[in-house]
Amino acid sequence: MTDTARDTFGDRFRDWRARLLQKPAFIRWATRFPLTRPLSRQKTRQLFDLVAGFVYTQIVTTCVRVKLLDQMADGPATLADLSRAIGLDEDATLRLVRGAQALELISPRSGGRYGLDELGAALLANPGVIAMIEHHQLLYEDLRDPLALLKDQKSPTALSRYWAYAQSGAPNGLEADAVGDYSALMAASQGFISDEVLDAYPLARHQRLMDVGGGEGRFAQAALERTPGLHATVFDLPAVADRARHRLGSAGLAGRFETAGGDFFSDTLPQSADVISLVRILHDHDDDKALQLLHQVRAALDVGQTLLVAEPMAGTSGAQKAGDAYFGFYLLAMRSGRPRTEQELRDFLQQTGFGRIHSPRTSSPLLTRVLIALAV
Ligand SMILES: CC(C)=CCC/C(C)=C/CC/C(C)=C/C=C/C(C)=C/C=C/C=C(C)/C=C/C=C(C)/C=C/C=C(C)/C=C/CC(C)(C)O
Ligand SMILES: C[S@@+](CC[C@H](N)C(=O)[O-])C[C@H]1O[C@@H](n2cnc3c(N)ncnc32)[C@H](O)[C@@H]1O
Repeated sequence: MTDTARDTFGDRFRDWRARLLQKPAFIRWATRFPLTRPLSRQKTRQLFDLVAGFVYTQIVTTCVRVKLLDQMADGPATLADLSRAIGLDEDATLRLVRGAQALELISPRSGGRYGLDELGAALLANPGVIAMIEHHQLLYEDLRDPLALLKDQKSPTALSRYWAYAQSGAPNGLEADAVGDYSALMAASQGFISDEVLDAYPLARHQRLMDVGGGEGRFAQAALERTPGLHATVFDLPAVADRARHRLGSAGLAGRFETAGGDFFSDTLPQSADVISLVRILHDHDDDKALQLLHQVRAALDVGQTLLVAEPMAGTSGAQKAGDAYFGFYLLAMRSGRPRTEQELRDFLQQTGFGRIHSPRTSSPLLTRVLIALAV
């Protein structure tokens, strides 16, 4: 607290409540008193989930590894069917099935069978989320000692090795095998990003898109497929731009796209687009680098042309766990960048020659939000 800070009424109320909730006698009373009991149970469940969340995640990970949910994609299955299909004995299968049922991934059906529940069906429908669950094994390794991550923000980690550009002094020279895994993961997970972004800001009024840091071109592909007459350039590191050329070429989009390989910090960006997108890019970089990239993007646009920024943001109402907790610690482990609030991004845009900023709503702000700005 600074010397000048003054407690507001809200501060005083929260501090009084925090003191009260630390008193065992109050907790004992509140868990028994009929009017406070439901709240006490809710807080107990909430705290239990915080304490045990990693166990739930490991159960989900096991379901994905043994493809438990896939066995129910076409309809319910018996325990014996499941046990045979996933290669675990019936006792072990039952333990996993009960865990999955408790997590609402699956639910019982008549005749001792099991089928998908809402969350299981949604998970199975999202290959990008399944890819993230498998990828999380690396993050799990790094988070074994989160305090060490906070204290030493330099030593290499599983994630800093995976995201080879995050620590490389010369990312331009990264070879195909250093960018392959992360590019495939990003392409798989565009499924839950591109529709969100393009629904929030359809590109129909634009002629030429340049997706900077566009990976292997999944976002550009989605934009081209839903926007007749649009042309797209994918700019990324040379080895990634090669992957984009192959993907977009084999998607039947020849003639509507080009790719450009380079380092977006040190190379001049092509000056060919009337809209530039930065999808899941700025949060990867520390403040000085993020500002440098925005200057580069501004130099590639004429006054009145458009910048689209799409990424999960800190401080997103109802999604603080995703922005501040998950991406905060994910990027800590990656050793580069941080999630920013909408206001911080707006300030960065204003400092780098952008104005008339607005934020069209996405349907799932937890997954991504969008800012649109014009070069001024
Ligand atoms: C039909 C009847 C009777 C009732 C239906 C009731 C009903 C309407 C139910 C709702 C069903 C429904 C529509 C569910 C939809 C669920 C969806 C769409 C779920 C989506 C979940 C998405 C998840 C969990 C996404 C997770 C994403 C993660 C973990 C992303 C990680 C990204 C990373 C690590 C990115 C890295 C890039 C870097 C390095 C930071 O730049
Ligand atoms: C997190 S991925 C996002 C990819 C894609 N926009 C998406 O959302 O799926 C970051 C991308 O930025 C690219 N990148 C990182 N540093 C770069 C640099 N210095 N120059 C060009 N591209 C770079 C990476 O190769 C990668 O494709």
